[in-house]
Amino acid sequence: MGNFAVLGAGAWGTALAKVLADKGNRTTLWAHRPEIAEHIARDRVNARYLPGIALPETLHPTGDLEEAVRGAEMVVVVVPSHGLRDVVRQARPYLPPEVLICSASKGIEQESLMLMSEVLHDELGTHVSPRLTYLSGPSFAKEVAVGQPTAVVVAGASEPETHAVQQAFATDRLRVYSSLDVVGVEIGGALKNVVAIAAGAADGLGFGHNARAGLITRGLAEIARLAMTKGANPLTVAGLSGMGDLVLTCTGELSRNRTVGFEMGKGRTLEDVLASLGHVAEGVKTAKSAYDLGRKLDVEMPITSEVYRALYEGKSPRQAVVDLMNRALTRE
Ligand SMILES: NC(=O)C1=CN([C@@H]2O[C@H](COP(=O)(O)OP(=O)(O)OC[C@H]3O[C@@H](n4cnc5c(N)ncnc54)[C@H](OP(=O)(O)O)[C@@H]3O)[C@@H](O)[C@H]2O)C=CC1
Ligand SMILES: O=C(CO)COP(=O)(O)O
Repeated sequence: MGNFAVLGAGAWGTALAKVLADKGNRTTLWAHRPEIAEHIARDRVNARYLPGIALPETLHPTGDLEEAVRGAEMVVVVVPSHGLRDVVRQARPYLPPEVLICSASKGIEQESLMLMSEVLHDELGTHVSPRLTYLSGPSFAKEVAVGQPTAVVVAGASEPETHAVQQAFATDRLRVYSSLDVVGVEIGGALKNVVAIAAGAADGLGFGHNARAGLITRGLAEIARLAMTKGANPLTVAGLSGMGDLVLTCTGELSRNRTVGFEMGKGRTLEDVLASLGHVAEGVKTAKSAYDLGRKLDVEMPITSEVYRALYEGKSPRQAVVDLMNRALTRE
């Protein structure tokens, strides 16, 4: 059995820690707030972020980062993308030399416009590259936690390490594919959250299935353009991390990003929606990063641009749709 650490006791970190712990692995779950770790240790449930899910005795909560990573064979980082750099920097002195690192966060850092892989290289050095992997794909934490069948993908630059992480997570309910296209998997996972906000807004405005299908498909087109420009294989984003996750989050009511768009489409302000959400909606920050990255790399990203304007410039979602529909006609 393995000795694993999961950094981040939100919904997804708790669900992934449960997957590993249910397989009999000693799994330490680090919580950003020590009181959350104390509560999980006492009640064997994470009532704040993953209510109603009993957590096994093999899962050890802690608020101490050094204790979490000391002796771990694999460290899974599942904090919101804006917190990943700081958490990794704090954990760095205690990371065992040969440890495998898996990021399950979906986002692009706002100031640097770096993918999580670029942030990890920046903080840990390029020599760790073969030991870095990225888990993504259509996977609501709640469904994974209760054992609903789910398929995800783990990407890494080195096949043996990627296969080790694939094996570590795989169960008869969680099917894990592998990929060598890190950038494609990361961009698919980050950008689908922005398109989910747009799809939610379309639903909130009262539009139909046609609008949603159009947004998913044209959203995928701009995700593919950005992925290709960053060196990825465009077919990667037609897979689980990309099309798969677009379908899930643009249609699934459990999606926090879709909820943000939906509520804004109904007329609520972003501040009001975020105040009541209770979880991170990565698409809000990623809309700005992706908008800036698209402009920097000269990639046309009309849906992302309209989501950015609705979130950051106060544009009404209805006007954003009007402007998307009235763009110059073009080839598919
Ligand atoms: N939920 C899901 O279904 C899935 C989520 N993901 C991705 O996983 C990542 C985490 O999401 P999820 O677990 O759902 O998030 P949640 O909103 O459920 O929980 C967020 C967690 O991160 C902590 N946190 C907040 N800010 C920071 C920070 N600056 N540094 C460190 N920790 C911080 C929170 O702690 P505190 O209580 O102190 O605020 C909390 O423990 C995201 O990138 C998300 O896109 C990916 C697939 C599925
Ligand atoms: O990434 C997710 C599922 O794959 C979760 O999406 P939300 O953050 O929109 O809930």
